[in-house]
Amino acid sequence: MDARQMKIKAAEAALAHVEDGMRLGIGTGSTAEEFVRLLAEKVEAGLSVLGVPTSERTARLCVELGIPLRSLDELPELDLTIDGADELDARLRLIKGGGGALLREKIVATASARMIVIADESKVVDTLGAFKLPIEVNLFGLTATRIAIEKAAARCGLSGEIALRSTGDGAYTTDGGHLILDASFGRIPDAEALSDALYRIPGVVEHGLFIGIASLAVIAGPDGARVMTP
Ligand SMILES: O=C[C@H](O)[C@H](O)[C@H](O)COP(=O)(O)O
Repeated sequence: MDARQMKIKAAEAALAHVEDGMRLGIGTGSTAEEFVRLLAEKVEAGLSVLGVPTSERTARLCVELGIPLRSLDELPELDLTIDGADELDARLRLIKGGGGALLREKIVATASARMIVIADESKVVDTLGAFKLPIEVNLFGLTATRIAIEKAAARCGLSGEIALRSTGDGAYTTDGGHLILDASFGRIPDAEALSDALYRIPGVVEHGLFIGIASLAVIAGPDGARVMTP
């Protein structure tokens, strides 16, 4: 089974949790897109759901495939969000935001009664942090915010390069019009402490540590899919 087939396997298993009439948060990224394609087939066959997309990119794919969408303001309470992750540990703490959608993803997942993570085995780690931590920041005071992040990380015993995400042509801008700093802190033994410290920095809009949000993960490996709970 190749990487794409594993993503499809995880998405298929998550689709079994989707029921008629649900208000669904729909994630972003290559794994979430496999879920969108499978969901669209169900919708075409008669399943009735309303989706709230976590990015413009996901919204475009849903529209293209005929999945009915609403804004989060129209549907502020959701039944279920299904989304990918860049890393997850045994307690279902996640790093997200590799695709830049972390802010909307966290808002949508938090507005949902349940969040199911779909991923392949390569995303499961003992300790979060091999993947660079995305931190969404306001453009104003970028350097001051970066310094504040360095100091906050140091208080948590962490250090490493903090790089402005670039498109090649310039700085990467999120759907919300913010920038992303990718922090190479390495292993993060106390994700809660780092999360709290980052939230105290005014220029930090959001960060990619999702703690206490996911309720279930469907992890696909070469031999099929398994379920993880916190
Ligand atoms: O911002 C992007 C999201 O957090 C994605 O869910 C995450 O990057 C995983 O993406 P993929 O399924 O493509 O590995």
